Amino acid sequence: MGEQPAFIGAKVVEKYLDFATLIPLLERALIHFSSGSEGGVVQPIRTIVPVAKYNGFLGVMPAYSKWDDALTTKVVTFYENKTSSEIPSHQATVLLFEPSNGTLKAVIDGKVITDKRTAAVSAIATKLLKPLHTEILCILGSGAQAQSHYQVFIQQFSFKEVRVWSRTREKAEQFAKTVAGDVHVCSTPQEAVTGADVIITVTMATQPVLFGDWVKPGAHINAIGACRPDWRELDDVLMESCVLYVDSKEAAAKESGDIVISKASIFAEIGEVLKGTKPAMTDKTTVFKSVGMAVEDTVSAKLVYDSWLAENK
Ligand SMILES: NC(=O)C1=CN([C@@H]2O[C@H](COP(=O)(O)OP(=O)(O)OC[C@H]3O[C@@H](n4cnc5c(N)ncnc54)[C@H](O)[C@@H]3O)[C@@H](O)[C@H]2O)C=CC1
Ligand SMILES: O=C(O)C1=NCCCC1
Repeated sequence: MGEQPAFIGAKVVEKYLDFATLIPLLERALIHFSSGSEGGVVQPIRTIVPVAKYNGFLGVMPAYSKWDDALTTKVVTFYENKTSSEIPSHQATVLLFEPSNGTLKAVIDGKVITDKRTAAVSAIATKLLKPLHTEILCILGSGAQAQSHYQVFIQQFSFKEVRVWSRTREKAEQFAKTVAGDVHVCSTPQEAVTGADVIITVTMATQPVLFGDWVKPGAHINAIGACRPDWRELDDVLMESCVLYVDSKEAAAKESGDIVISKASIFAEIGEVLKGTKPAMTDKTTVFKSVGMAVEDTVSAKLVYDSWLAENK
């Protein structure tokens, strides 16, 4: 028998996954992903198993990155209308394998990885696509992704005002209390969005919560939810009038109702903008539609494992 795999829990992942280290690794992974076979990323479309009886889904997200020589699969569950506030709506585990022989090296908490890598990729997109002058940041939603997005956006940008809206005012107020800086709690999504330069939608909505008529021309939107073909966060007006960027063209066109239902055409992958093969249209209203990619988990898990190994040899 070989060695047992390492078990790396959420606290340890939190310790090693700092945004400053993670962002350049993710930028490189996005470029590799958008470089076809040359980039050496093998990432099939994820498998999603609906658990209809409980309004839940199980997703399996494998990827290999030749550049990083890292092989992982994430198993993620996400449940609508969760029954207990103690249990997060999204839970995940990342399995890290030795690519040369297939041995399982580590079982890593995937919740912190999912929260942080998603927010870090939104920050990457925002750096590329935001208008020249940005004063107001607006967050629609107040859950786990709202928290991680707030953390990285406050670290990477400087906004004069941050606004939050959530379905229940109490949750928005709770969010405002738990984060480090000043956050203005809004009573309606329209109030939160009006005049905002950067907007983040991080909800479990299945119908639009953000309407094009409310959006300041030239604003940049990171649309993180609506990861099912019949779920939406953004309305047709916005989808039809924006310049649309995605993480993966193939996955976004198949998985997100924001694209499937509106039939909006995709302008570019964010990796293509990073490579310089597609422009960043910063003078236009831009949407970054994120569905989440397995290779983002691969590079994050490798960073955690390598850091852990260096301290536990
Ligand atoms: N693009 C990506 O890579 C990833 C996307 N996601 C997606 O991001 C979204 C947020 O995820 P978490 O923050 O982890 O979830 P969460 O459960 O922690 O927070 C969800 C938020 O959405 C709100 N919400 C729920 N139903 C709503 C509705 N009908 N209308 C308006 N607001 C509603 C809740 O009040 C809460 O503020 C989800 O859609 C999730 O699937 C999550 C992980 C990765
Ligand atoms: O990329 C991910 O991880 C997820 N994306 C959409 C919702 C489930 C988790």
